[in-house]
Amino acid sequence: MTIDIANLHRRFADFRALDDVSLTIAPGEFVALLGPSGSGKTTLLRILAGLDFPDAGSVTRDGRDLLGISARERGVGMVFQHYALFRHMTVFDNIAFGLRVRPRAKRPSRAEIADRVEKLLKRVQLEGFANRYPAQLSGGQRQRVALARALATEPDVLLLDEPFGALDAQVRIALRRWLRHLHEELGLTTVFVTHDQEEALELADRVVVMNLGKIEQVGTPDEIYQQPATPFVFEFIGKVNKVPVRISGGRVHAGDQRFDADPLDGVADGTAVAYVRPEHLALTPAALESGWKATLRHVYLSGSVAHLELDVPALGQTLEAELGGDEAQRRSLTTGVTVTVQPRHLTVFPIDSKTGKPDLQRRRVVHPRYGQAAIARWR
Ligand SMILES: Nc1ncnc2c1ncn2[C@@H]1O[C@H](COP(=O)(O)OP(=O)(O)OP(=O)(O)O)[C@@H](O)[C@H]1O
Repeated sequence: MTIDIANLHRRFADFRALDDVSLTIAPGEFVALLGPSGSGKTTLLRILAGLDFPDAGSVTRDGRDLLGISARERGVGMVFQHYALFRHMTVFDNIAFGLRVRPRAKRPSRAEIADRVEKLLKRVQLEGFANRYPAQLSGGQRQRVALARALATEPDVLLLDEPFGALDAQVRIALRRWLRHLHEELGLTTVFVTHDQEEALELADRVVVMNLGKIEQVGTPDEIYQQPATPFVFEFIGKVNKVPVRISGGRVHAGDQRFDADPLDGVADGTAVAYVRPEHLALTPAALESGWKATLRHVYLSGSVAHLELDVPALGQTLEAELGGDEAQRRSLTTGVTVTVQPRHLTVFPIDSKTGKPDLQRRRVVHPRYGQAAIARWR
């Protein structure tokens, strides 16, 4: 059961909530839609659910048009952050609701409904809660009831819009692991909206990063983190240093440094923007010739990782580096120490001289080559 989303456009007055969005979701996949507020995630989910309609584009399921099918007939289950349960109904009645409102011919018998609700309560680990009212449940329990209610009609697609958004961090982490197991156990196709990158990277098979109504990148969590395709993805996911550079004669010029770097073939001379993750900056207390000179302005430990804030006069900016806490201690990397900083690799986006914007097509991951002497001393 493949869902094909092709060239979706959705406008609200002058605002483009979805701008030519295309995506294919494979059967059994867990897909996270990740992006900042207003990027179009919920609009896309609502269109999949049949609660909203695009101005242009198509959504098909195994080749059949889905947009012409009513929300009820689509075989999808939905859970929203604020999709309140019916307050005046017990947990049992909330879960049974979707089955009881079916037309008579399709409605299961009372005994069958009772049996299904019992099984669902067991599945969401709320046996014994059938007669409680929503007000008598914790936030996490309520969302599990909402999930059971969504599953009652046996959907094969589950659509979740920040279902754990209102819960505290501990409950959130426990529930998302539980959800991932449930997804696997039931063989569902799940589309999950979140603006929490950790949640998306932990849960999903594939992450769809959205910005301003467009898809910036689709990839596995590893691809999204390790190989961001655009400056937006770099800046939105994880921590990153952004350094303005110049490319000239196949070399990268950054501050007082000039790196010989491969591969810069096909990249014309001009300005560019380079990104490097904190963990990809190599530091040494020695004064090496190649590498930026920096002063350690601040060091703090978070768990086993040391975060280092470096003043780099040649760049006129600070850089953030990361390394193991033990290693930072062993190398006496404390506040005030001067160090040499060498990026292990940089992702470079040349600036298009006509538009003044980063050219995504000419993105290069470059590996600076340092002199042998420098490398030997650094080791
Ligand atoms: N019914 C509507 N009328 C007018 N504008 C709307 C409507 N629904 C959504 N929008 C606008 O479309 C844009 C995308 O909204 P959407 O809810 O899809 O974003 P989102 O990425 O889910 O954001 P959030 O994380 O804040 O929920 C927003 O700027 C929003 O204000």
